[in-house]
Amino acid sequence: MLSPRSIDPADAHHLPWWDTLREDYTLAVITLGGVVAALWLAPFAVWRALQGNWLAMANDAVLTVLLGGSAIYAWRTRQTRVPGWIMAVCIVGGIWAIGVAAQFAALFWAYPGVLMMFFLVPPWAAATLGAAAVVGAAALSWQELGGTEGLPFFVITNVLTGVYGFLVSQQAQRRIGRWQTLSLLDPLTGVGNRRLLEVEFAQGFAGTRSAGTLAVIDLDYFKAINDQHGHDAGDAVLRDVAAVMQATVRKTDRVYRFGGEEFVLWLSPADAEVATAVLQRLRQAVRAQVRVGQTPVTFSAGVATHVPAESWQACLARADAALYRAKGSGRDRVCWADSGEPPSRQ
Ligand SMILES: Nc1nc2c(ncn2[C@@H]2O[C@H](COP(=O)(O)OP(=O)(O)OP(=O)(O)O)[C@@H](O)[C@H]2O)c(=O)[nH]1
Repeated sequence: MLSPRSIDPADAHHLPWWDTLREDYTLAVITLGGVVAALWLAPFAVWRALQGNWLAMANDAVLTVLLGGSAIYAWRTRQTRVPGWIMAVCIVGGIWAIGVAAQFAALFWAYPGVLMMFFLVPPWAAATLGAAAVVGAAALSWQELGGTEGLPFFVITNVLTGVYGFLVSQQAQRRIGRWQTLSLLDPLTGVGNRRLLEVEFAQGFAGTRSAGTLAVIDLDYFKAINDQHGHDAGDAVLRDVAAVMQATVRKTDRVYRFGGEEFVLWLSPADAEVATAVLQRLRQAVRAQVRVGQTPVTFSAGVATHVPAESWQACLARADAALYRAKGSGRDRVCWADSGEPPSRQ
């Protein structure tokens, strides 16, 4: 029936690097910072050392290490929050340092710096740090800027760059959020899909909040419903069953459509007595509320209490074996894993 397969929740680890960059714009910007550090700042640090300009050399070397280190950390862990902040602060520090060391160059670096901020840190922080970078660059490169004559142009063009960065980053974030939500929900029933189950179980079972009961629920004779009443009627049954499930369980419980006419229920935390009562209630509710013609819809279920340190795949396999027994012994019933009966209270 079920064929559990393991999945890494950080799926991005398995994507080719160019796809990872396309999926995660913050990682892409951090990578860009790392590339700038390696190809631009590091050679500059060497050049400054050859000139004997130790202060500028130290500055470039520190920036190289911070930017390059952030990029390496982000790639290794796929965590971009802390590297994003480090990079954003480095951009401000770098622009100020350039202003001190090379004056006019700070004016040019302000533009990519302001733009990148909005892809690295929240908008309020990007605006604040961007303003700090622009003020620093203007003050330190006052002559090259053209003084009060050039200042309004410098400020306005940087504000436009920042607004552009804000709009694009917000749009990207919203699209990614919407896409992630859609990819984790079953479009027919609106409950979580198999992928969401895999991600949530992989996370939840690794933590301490793994006490609970897992039920695999499979509608009875569903093929006959499709064959006799049509595929649309079958779809309506699936939608109704999912709705009854969601209405029957508590908010802390989880309902997933694992595939076809199979659902998985995670009752957390629930001892065998509570789980038995919930499944009994669910059986009655589905029987009473979901019908095709005059015939009530029924389901069979296999249930397993999660034992400490057990993987979710193993727990699911035990519940699935119990479901197999429930089907074999006549359907429209709940079978517990291992003994077939709910485990007694310890
Ligand atoms: N309408 C509809 N049918 C689906 C969907 N997904 C799978 N099915 C059908 O579900 C049926 C499952 O059939 P079986 O695996 O034989 O299960 P069953 O008829 O319920 O038999 P038992 O589980 O042994 O009681 C197949 O006919 C699939 O085509 C779906 O999204 N919508």
